[in-house]
Amino acid sequence: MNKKRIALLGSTGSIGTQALEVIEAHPERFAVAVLTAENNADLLIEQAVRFRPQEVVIGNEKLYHQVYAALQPLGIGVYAGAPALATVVESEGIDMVLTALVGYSGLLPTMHAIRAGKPIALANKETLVVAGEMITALAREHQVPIYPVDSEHSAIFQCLVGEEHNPIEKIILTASGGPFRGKTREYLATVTKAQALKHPNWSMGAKITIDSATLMNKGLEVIEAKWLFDLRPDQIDVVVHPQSIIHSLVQFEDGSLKAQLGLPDMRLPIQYALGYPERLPARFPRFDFAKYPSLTFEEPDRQTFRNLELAFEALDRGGNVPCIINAANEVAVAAFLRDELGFLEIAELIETCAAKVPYVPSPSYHDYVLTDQETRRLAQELVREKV
Ligand SMILES: NC(=O)C1=CN([C@@H]2O[C@H](COP(=O)(O)OP(=O)(O)OC[C@H]3O[C@@H](n4cnc5c(N)ncnc54)[C@H](OP(=O)(O)O)[C@@H]3O)[C@@H](O)[C@H]2O)C=CC1
Ligand SMILES: CC(=O)[C@@H](O)[C@H](O)COP(=O)(O)O
Ligand SMILES: [Mn+2]
Repeated sequence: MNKKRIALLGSTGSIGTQALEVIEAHPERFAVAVLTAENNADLLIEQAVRFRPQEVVIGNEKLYHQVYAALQPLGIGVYAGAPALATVVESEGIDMVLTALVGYSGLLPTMHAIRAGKPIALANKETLVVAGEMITALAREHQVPIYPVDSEHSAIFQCLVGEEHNPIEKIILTASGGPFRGKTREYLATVTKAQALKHPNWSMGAKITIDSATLMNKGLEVIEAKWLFDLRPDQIDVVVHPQSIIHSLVQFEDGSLKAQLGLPDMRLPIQYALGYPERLPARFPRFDFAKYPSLTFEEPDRQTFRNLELAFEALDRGGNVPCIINAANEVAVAAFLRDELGFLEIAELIETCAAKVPYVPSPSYHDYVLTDQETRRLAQELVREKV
């Protein structure tokens, strides 16, 4: 059997490194065609020496010479900068592109990959949040499948296998509730980044970990689900499930619910997306019911964790509003991580941006670029006013 050659965008991150574990465990099935990083040149070099891709891209151009000096003698093509990241996915020697970049940076490479006809394994949810309508239309036009990697969306995707002719009544996305589940606004006003970075169940990159703490991660996932599964907003529910064992559920028109369960381990959804439609053998730790005597559920507190409400509102308004809240959130989270913004101010900043940045009902790619730029400018101004 031919090996599937994977372009792994964001190989030095949480998803990227776990994807390499999956690939390494199945050398007969997968090979690495491309690796990319933004700043972590040392790890990129180490990965490239081990996995021998055809090409690597280092986003930060200042690090080009370091990476070139290490990898060019091995016959590996070395490129730098965002334009190279966007075009490297077009190469003939690529069978699938795994987008594990963080934030808006995932959008352009994904567009190039789809236009080049490459199947997408999508971890970078922000791509669908920013431009879900455009990306899904492009994927349909080029007949390119998008396989979800995000654990909730992988769960739903797995529940839908064999149900192609059965309409979905609704989906239920599970949320851990994050480290501040049950806390009041008074408490949240004083929390630190160290507290917010302690996710109860998952070890992930800093940006998504803060998003989980504010519930923006669930808001982004609501929008991601809308585009992946072609749903109306009223077909998407969120339930807090603090144990993160049920990864999400689908309810069909007969009332039956299907769920996918397992220990919180991203290697499973990554492997499922890379290997679809096969379930490849894996030695990931198995779930033991005896160790989880109670799986519990509660309503999300959308007033205290306002970001979830803002994401539903963005989905209802449509157009460029999800792009606005994404850009504002990226700026706000980065400022929170620099101790320049309080936890509750993240949602305040997003709400202000959503009210002030001009609305575009049917955005083109150019409109998304302008919206992202304009929102970042306004959001940075708002951060400066706070400091
Ligand atoms: N981690 C998880 O368990 C999950 C993550 N996701 C989603 O997957 C995506 C990746 O998350 P995660 O792995 O946690 O993130 P990380 O921060 O751990 O990794 C991000 C990766 O992208 C690279 N990168 C960062 N900024 C840029 C940029 N501007 N341009 C190009 N590359 C960049 C980083 O390079 P460098 O290391 O050099 O900085 C790194 O390789 C996110 O969209 C997240 O929401 C979804 C579900 C679960
Ligand atoms: C692993 C994964 O998919 C994350 O998106 C995770 O779901 C975050 O947990 P929260 O439910 O706390 O947002
Ligand atoms: Mn998720």
